[in-house]
Amino acid sequence: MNLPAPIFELKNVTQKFHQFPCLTDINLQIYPGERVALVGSSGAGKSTLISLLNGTLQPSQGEVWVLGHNLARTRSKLLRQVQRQIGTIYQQFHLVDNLRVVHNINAGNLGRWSFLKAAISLIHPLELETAAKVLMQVGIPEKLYERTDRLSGGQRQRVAIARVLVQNPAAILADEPISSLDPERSREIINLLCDLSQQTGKTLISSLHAIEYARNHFQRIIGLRHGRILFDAPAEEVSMTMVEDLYRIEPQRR
Ligand SMILES: Nc1ncnc2c1ncn2[C@@H]1O[C@H](COP(=O)(O)OP(=O)(O)OP(=O)(O)O)[C@@H](O)[C@H]1O
Repeated sequence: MNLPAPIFELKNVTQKFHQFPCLTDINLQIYPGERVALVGSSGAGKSTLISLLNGTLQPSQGEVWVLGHNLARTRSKLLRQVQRQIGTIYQQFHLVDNLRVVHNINAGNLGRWSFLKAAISLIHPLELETAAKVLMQVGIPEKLYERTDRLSGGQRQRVAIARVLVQNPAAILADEPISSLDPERSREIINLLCDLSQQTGKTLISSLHAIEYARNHFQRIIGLRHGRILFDAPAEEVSMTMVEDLYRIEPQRR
């Protein structure tokens, strides 16, 4: 069977910060519609990998290909179009707290709206039907005109997801999307992201600290340890021994 072209491809990618290697020799391909969890200890390189995938970071060595384009060799106009196909959700939501929900959702349109349209929309919100539809998809339709700072953490993360949905990207990257939520809200948000990915066929890549969510909700798990891929396997093949190896603490050298 022929596989489709990968949506993301990393070829021999190394990322250093001040000469210190944070990711080393990463090779991976991620295909359309896959649900991939990135797991590993704090500092393993998960957020850095997400920044490379959405093009906010250029690798020190190697190549990052997105939707068939080598990001380092893509001209700025086309690069923006490629980046618009990637929506990113963050642990801290990255919303403007003193704006109403509708404005935060419409921020997902900024890549394709003119400056004038964006400015008008701040006074009279535009494309209301789309904003209301995505808010319905994330389960809080009644919050369209609520001020964002009056929402709970779980509701804010839903708004951040709605903002990505209006962008209508081919892939959603989520950088520890549940780290600041309680267990029940965490479960709801992971369910929501995975359901949306399944229903729309969008690729979902999420870094996670909670291994049980990775095993229960994702098809594929990539384990990062000290900036290297320790394993890259279907979720059902990831054993407890592999997980223990991933999080093992090295004894201190004397
Ligand atoms: N901009 C930066 N400048 C310098 N060092 C950085 C930078 N970004 C990340 N690092 C370093 O790279 C390593 C990996 O960081 P990264 O945030 O990718 O890890 P992580 O697996 O996402 O960790 P966590 O689970 O705690 O968020 C860490 O040692 C971190 O200090």
